[in-house]
Amino acid sequence: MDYPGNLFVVSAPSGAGKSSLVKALLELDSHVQPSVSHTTRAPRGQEKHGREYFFASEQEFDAMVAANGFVEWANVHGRRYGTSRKVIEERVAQGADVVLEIDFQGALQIKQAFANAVLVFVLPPSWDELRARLERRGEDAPDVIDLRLENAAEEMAQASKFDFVIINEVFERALFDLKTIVHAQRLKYAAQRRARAETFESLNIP
Ligand SMILES: Nc1ncnc2c1ncn2[C@@H]1O[C@H](COP(=O)(O)OP(=O)(O)OP(=O)(O)O)[C@@H](O)[C@H]1O
Ligand SMILES: Nc1nc2c(ncn2[C@@H]2O[C@H](COP(=O)(O)O)[C@@H](O)[C@H]2O)c(=O)[nH]1
Repeated sequence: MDYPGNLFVVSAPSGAGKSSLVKALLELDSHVQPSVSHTTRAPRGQEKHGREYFFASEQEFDAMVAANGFVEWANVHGRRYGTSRKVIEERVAQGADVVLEIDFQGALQIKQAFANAVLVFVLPPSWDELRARLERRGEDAPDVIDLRLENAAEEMAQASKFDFVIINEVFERALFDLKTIVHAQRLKYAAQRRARAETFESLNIP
């Protein structure tokens, strides 16, 4: 289905910097809205229910899956994460641009549901730097960091399935790349909608 709003999906191995990039994009561009996912993992640091995530019990998550309440969901690092179908459909139908920070499995499900969604994969500049960022962030226990790094190789192998790949070495440069992708998509769809309106008008189609 063709919606007036654009959907952007940003995926990356844990620690590559996707949350930092998306946060900076949201601060710069008031037309882009974040999507708040549901997860069965416990809150980390200063995270608040409804702000970073809707923290759900396994039973609550099961109930949403059973009610077809997720447009995508996946098991990531041993926990479940999902995006509310209702919220996403309502927002893009109202013309909002929405950015989803989700893993590659969810990204590929989103592309099935929204063919026009733009999938962006963020890579770290090196393996050593990925580990260093996770350690410097200091929010995950060493065994959690090891698990995330173990999964990172499989995740990075999926990058070729995405529309764009950004290497997050110099933060400002990666942010510029992300902003460019957002602007290019808006221009592309604005032009397509104008062209379609002109065709409809010339054919007298209401
Ligand atoms: N270009 C960069 N150079 C150096 N450090 C960076 C860069 N981008 C992000 N970081 C830092 O790396 C750490 C991980 O970044 P962030 O939390 O954004 O990663 P993430 O991909 O969202 O991870 P997760 O999936 O676990 O949430 C943070 O401490 C962040 O400040
Ligand atoms: N498929 C989905 N993946 C999601 C969603 N929300 C977050 N994520 C991904 O999970 C990992 C871990 O996140 P963390 O906050 O625990 O570090 C990361 O790759 C996220 O992108 C979602 O709704 N669906």
